[in-house]
Amino acid sequence: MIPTSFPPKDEIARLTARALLEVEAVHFNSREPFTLASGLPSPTYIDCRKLISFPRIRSTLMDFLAVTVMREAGFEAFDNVAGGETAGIPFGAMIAERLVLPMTYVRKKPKGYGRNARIEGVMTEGQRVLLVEDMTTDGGSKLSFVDAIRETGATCAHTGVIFSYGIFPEITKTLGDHGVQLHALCTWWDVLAEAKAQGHFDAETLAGVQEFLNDPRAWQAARKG
Ligand SMILES: O=P(O)(O)OC[C@H]1O[C@H](OP(=O)(O)OP(=O)(O)O)[C@H](O)[C@@H]1O
Ligand SMILES: O=C(O)c1cc(=O)[nH]c(=O)[nH]1
Repeated sequence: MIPTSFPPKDEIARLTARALLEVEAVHFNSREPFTLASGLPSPTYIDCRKLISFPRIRSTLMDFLAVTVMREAGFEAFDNVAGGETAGIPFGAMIAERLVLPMTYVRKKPKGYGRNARIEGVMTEGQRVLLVEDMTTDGGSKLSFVDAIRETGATCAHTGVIFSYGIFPEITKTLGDHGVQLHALCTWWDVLAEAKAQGHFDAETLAGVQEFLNDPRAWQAARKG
């Protein structure tokens, strides 16, 4: 079913943040930082992959993402939905189902044997493709996925994610210069506000995370090996 009636963007953000906290997808550790896809350290890590194991939550968030993409990009803006390997694939499938569109997925790298493909499923020249991923930090992975989609002759001007870090202002330019618009349900600011409202995490942990969120590049520069 295509969802039609949904809360405003700020309430979607609050409920998504709440769901991420409820499934314990939110990890904070300033003492032993996580390494991200970019290779950079971070005291925060969000594991949206966990959402697939919670049917009520995943269904609600996929309805939210479908309606957000339709509100922001248009109701008839796409011909194909591509999930990004690996975390984006299940969410891509669920969004394709909601938008009643063909589904494909994009590999991070060519398979290396067989057809040596990066795109799996049927994607044809001129199709307008929505790239679906679980989340984005600084957008680096999105550029590669979009390039692989465009190599088929299809277009890709939009990517939809559940979560965006929301602390790297350059992401808008990085994706914008690449002709891609980001659609996200919530950011770290929404999660932090909800974590505080619900009393998740101790004050020291929250203070450490706040320091990173206020100036992530300085935080990373101070900890680069
Ligand atoms: O580069 P960004 O656009 O900021 O997004 C960060 C990427 O990191 C995660 O993937 P990861 O490399 O961990 O692979 P996985 O999906 O196979 O787990 C996530 O699924 C994004 O693709
Ligand atoms: O940038 C990443 O690699 C990344 C960050 C994060 O918080 N969660 C995730 O799955 N990947």
